Amino acid sequence: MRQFVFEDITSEEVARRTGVYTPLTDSVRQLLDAAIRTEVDPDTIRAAGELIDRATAMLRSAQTDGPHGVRYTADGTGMPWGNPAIGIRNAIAPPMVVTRDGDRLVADVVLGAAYEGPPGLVHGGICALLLDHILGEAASAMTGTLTLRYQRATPLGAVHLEAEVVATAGRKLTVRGSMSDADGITVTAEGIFIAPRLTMTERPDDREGP
Ligand SMILES: CCCCC/C=C\C/C=C\C/C=C\C/C=C\CCCC(=O)SCCNC(=O)CCNC(=O)[C@H](O)C(C)(C)COP(=O)(O)OP(=O)(O)OC[C@H]1O[C@@H](n2cnc3c(N)ncnc32)[C@H](O)[C@@H]1OP(=O)(O)O
Repeated sequence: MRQFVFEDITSEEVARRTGVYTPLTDSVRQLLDAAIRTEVDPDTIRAAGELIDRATAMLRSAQTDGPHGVRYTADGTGMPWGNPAIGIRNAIAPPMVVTRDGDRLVADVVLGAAYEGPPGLVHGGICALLLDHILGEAASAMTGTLTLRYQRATPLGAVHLEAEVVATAGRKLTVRGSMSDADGITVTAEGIFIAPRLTMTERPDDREGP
């Protein structure tokens, strides 16, 4: 497994970078939604595509070779910014903002057109992604086995997620969670998560190759 990457920056620098990247990712999210829903004529679509390609070239003029990586600062602040569930630099991520409520982790997310599976409904894989992530974060461990029960279709719109560790046996944690809409639970999840033998934060020089 590639290691978590230590980055020696202050919390002020993390906040500054967050302020720089968040609006960009929000713009890309708007772009995703607009690309799905636009009804403009083909010439306008082509012109918009050219503008987007120019913006992409601007961004690519300096970029990392591989993925963003999961970076951590000295005070333990995480920067999983490329993560497809919570990453503030990943427009695929809603993003899900996870907070702690007692023993549980919770999140409220609005899922729009980019997450549609059956008509008007959330794609089952998106439910799995978000549940896998929040259960994984509750355990701070790797997903071993994840079981989902889709009890009722989840309409696009506002959803609530929860996750809680219910049992621990050595490195093995059992986590339960759910996704719900305003009318109640739509998906329940139970997973066995395995804490890695090594979870130390590594310095960049110690980073393993792919
Ligand atoms: C380090 C991860 C931290 C995650 C924190 C999450 C969020 C934090 C916020 C920021 C984001 C940062 C990064 C994380 C991002 C997303 C997290 C979401 C979760 C994921 O997206 S994560 C990717 C998908 N996930 C995989 O890609 C796993 C591939 N796989 C393996 O990496 C190994 O396969 C592993 C590690 C699972 C086990 O390997 P191992 O060698 O450590 O285990 P070992 O054989 O020693 O078994 C020890 C005991 O676990 C039992 N056991 C073993 N395997 C099992 C299984 N599959 N199911 C049920 N039980 C299992 C045995 O039966 C034994 O049990 P017993 O002791 O009772 O006999």
